[in-house]
Amino acid sequence: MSSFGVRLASKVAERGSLVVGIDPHPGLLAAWGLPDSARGVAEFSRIVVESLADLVPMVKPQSALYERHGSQGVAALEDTLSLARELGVLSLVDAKRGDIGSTMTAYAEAYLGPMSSLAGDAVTLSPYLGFGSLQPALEMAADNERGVFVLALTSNPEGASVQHATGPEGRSVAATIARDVAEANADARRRGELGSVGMVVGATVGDAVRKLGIDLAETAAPLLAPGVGAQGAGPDELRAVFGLSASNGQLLPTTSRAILAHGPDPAALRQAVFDAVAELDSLTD
Ligand SMILES: O=C(O)c1cc(=O)[nH]c(=O)n1[C@@H]1O[C@H](COP(=O)(O)O)[C@@H](O)[C@H]1O
Repeated sequence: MSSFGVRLASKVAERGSLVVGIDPHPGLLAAWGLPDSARGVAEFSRIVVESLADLVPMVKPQSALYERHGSQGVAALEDTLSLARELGVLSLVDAKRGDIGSTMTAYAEAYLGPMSSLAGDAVTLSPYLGFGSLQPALEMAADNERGVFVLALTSNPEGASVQHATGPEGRSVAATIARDVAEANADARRRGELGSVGMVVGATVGDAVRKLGIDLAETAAPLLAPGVGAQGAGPDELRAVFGLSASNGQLLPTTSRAILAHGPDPAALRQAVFDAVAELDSLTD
């Protein structure tokens, strides 16, 4: 195998950059004629993965929507990850974990450990206990050729109150996270590769990247951009956030409900992805 960043870059080169989130909300389960249960969530996820595994570089199951069904829901998440692996699509477990270092080690084992059934190819992490507290996860990811995506500028309007706040040295929290991500990816950057430590930068954050003086190219990070579709962002908003770097191979727009609303017919799900990709292609026009 090779590093997560290299594997991701090669999938993106083959299939484009749109990541589809698997968010089995109760309303979607009902619309698909499925029960709001672990069995419903498992069936929903199977249909999404089987329909899209050859079309998109990575799927992103939202852990909370499995956890709400207890241990059987978590088992459905494990089955989803194993099906994704079998069908050759990368998986990013959206669990947004973060804790003190000693506890982080346990989360790292759960989501990035070599033998863990809950480990996909990558996991989302929250750095708000301090970026350094994520170190056990960064190490576990590197040891197992897996990746992490660290929240920096989230797509929700409440995020700015923490992420734009300025520390004593005059740098914003988000810019400090970007600096730490750049340091973690320094070796990959020197090799001219995409790093395995990704960053989440919402498609809805407007001019925050520029305003906070963040150099996204410098981070060498894959940039997960949620907020596309149901949260209102499209190509114009992505262009406003990422500018020309939109086409430099780092950007991974991600959308969940806007695609999932077209299920459960596999052909309709695939068409929704084709349509979303065509719309996003206007970014590079
Ligand atoms: O890490 C994420 O994926 C994430 C970060 C963020 O800043 N905003 C955000 O919406 N997300 C996740 O992305 C998905 C967005 O879903 P839709 O709004 O349906 O496209 C949800 O699973 C969110 O939890």
